[in-house]
Amino acid sequence: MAASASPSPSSTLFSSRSSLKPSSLSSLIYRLPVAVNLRHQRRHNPQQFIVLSSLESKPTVLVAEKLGQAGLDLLKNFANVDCSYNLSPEELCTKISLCDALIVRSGTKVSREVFESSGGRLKVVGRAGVGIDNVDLGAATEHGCLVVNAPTANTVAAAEHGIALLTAMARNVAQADASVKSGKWLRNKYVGVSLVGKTLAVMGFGKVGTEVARRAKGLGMHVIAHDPYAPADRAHAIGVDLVSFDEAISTADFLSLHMPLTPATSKILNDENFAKMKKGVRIVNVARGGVIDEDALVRALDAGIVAQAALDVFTVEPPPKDSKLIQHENVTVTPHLGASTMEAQEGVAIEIAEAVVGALQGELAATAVNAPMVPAEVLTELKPYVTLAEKLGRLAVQLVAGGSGVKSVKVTYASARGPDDLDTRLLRAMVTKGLIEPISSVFVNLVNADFTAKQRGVRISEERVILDGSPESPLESIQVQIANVESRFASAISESGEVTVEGKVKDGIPHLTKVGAFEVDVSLEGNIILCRQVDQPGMIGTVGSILGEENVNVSFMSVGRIAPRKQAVMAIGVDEHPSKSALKRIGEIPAVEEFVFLDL
Ligand SMILES: NC(=O)c1ccc[n+]([C@@H]2O[C@H](COP(=O)([O-])OP(=O)(O)OC[C@H]3O[C@@H](n4cnc5c(N)ncnc54)[C@H](O)[C@@H]3O)[C@@H](O)[C@H]2O)c1
Ligand SMILES: O=C(O)[C@H](O)COP(=O)(O)O
Repeated sequence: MAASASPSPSSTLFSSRSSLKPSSLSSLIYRLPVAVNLRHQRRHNPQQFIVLSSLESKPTVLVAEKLGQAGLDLLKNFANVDCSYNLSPEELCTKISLCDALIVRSGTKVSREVFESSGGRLKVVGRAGVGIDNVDLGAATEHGCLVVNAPTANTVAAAEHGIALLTAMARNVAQADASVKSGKWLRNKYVGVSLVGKTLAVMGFGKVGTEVARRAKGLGMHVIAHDPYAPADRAHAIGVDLVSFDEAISTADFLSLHMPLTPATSKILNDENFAKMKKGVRIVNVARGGVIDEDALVRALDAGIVAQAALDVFTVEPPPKDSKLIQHENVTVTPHLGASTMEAQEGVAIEIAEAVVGALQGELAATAVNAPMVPAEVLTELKPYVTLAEKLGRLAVQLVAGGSGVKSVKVTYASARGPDDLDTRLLRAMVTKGLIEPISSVFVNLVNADFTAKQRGVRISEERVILDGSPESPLESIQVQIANVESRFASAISESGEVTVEGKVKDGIPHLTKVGAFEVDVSLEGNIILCRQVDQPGMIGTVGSILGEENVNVSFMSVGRIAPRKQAVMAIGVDEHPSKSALKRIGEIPAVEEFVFLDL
């Protein structure tokens, strides 16, 4: 079927079969700075190509807060690294348009303005630590920017700091130290309280909370915990009872806060809840300042409800010098030091550098905060289906007359695997990418796929067909249906009235296997011509020779028919874009009733 050995201009650009494969996985999060990827982008999204052209050498990573050397070294192997600390919000907004990734700790606000100022170039924000309350996640998602954090490397450091504050508070270490240094010797004033046998309520039984609980048990404390999402058996395993919020705050002698700052936890310790506490309760906060209503805490301290507080974190950091809370004699403070050990900072730096480099290389990060986390082995297995999903979306939307009016899309997965064994988020995102990119200039990736679909009023529903048989491969087929639209290729409308395409993966290669009610079989590696004709001998040869004469290489042909000598749909895979004259000649074949060229 090869029409010609000499490459056409377009086949120079897409010279080999492998270079025709879309960069689905890498473009999911980010586009690789390599030629093949850029070529693909140039075809589908010229605007994006302009942005990416600067990446043909190395991406630029802005490190806006101090990061451990090991992390910087890792970054420098891969990227141009700009370490600019203490930037004002305006300076950050100015610089960000030149950066592909940004790394921050808790001291930098990554606001909506930052994403807007980036002009679409910023693709990854790395939070070198756990809390992401300083990053506007909604804005990141809308801009298709992945946010990753380093959630594990500072857990022990934070827990140790919590215990340090707990013990220092109970024995007035900070106050006594200051007193001795000012020349006093007040042994009676600084009598403390013992920890052994006292009840500690750990509020937020996640990574840090669990480690604090473990250590507090070692100090002989009775530990309870409150966490609406933690499994009770994990708590029981270390001898901790999970209790309700009210029980925790009303029975504790000590409270240690370890929940994230969210709308639900903001000012969760307030006047109302201080009033429920035991008189003389002591509070440690190494989570976030915002979980406490700080004015209410001052009132509770003054009223003696709270005997002491030890705080590492504050609503505003640094807090105002004249803050009543900071100056309160029963309050011990540290300047957000929870994660600040040599070991933790080195670990965090490596953890975040690896996550950012991985994301820039197009990998799905295991610590993604605003995108599904997909384990590497699942990703490898799903790879051809991810490509299939994108291509089916791309085909389906091109079959819609005018490409517009797409509002209701159904994706059906046929699989022998149960819903728990098949994660379809990636596939749905890729169908969305395929549907939206051909009809807009929006860059769609796993991060912003759902948002983009919603914004365009496209509702994507998913359905599973559970098949009998061996669940060896993840999927048998994927079907994409667009309802309530007209088609530029009437045969693509199924009996139930939707534009319908269906595909399978065969030997690792995605294939189109159904268009409307017609069974076809064409590998989705190049572009496709669909042609409905009266089924009669010689059609394959006629179309094939027109394409050959027009220097278009045919990779695949298949004919699906409803009955012999009735109507048939021919699917022809072509490596090149056929010229207008080639398409015209196909349209003029008397038996051809309709045809469409689909750009993959
Ligand atoms: N001071 C520091 O330097 C420092 C260092 C590390 C972590 N932190 C902060 O500590 C917090 C916890 O960190 P982590 O690594 O343990 O995170 P994590 O996600 O492992 O744990 C947080 C836990 O809080 C629970 N939670 C959520 N909402 C809750 C609620 N309303 N009530 C009670 N529990 C709730 C979650 O279910 C989760 O188990 C984060 O805010 C983080 O930023 C501070
Ligand atoms: O959330 C965290 O990881 C801690 O609060 C540490 O923040 P830092 O990186 O600013 O020390």
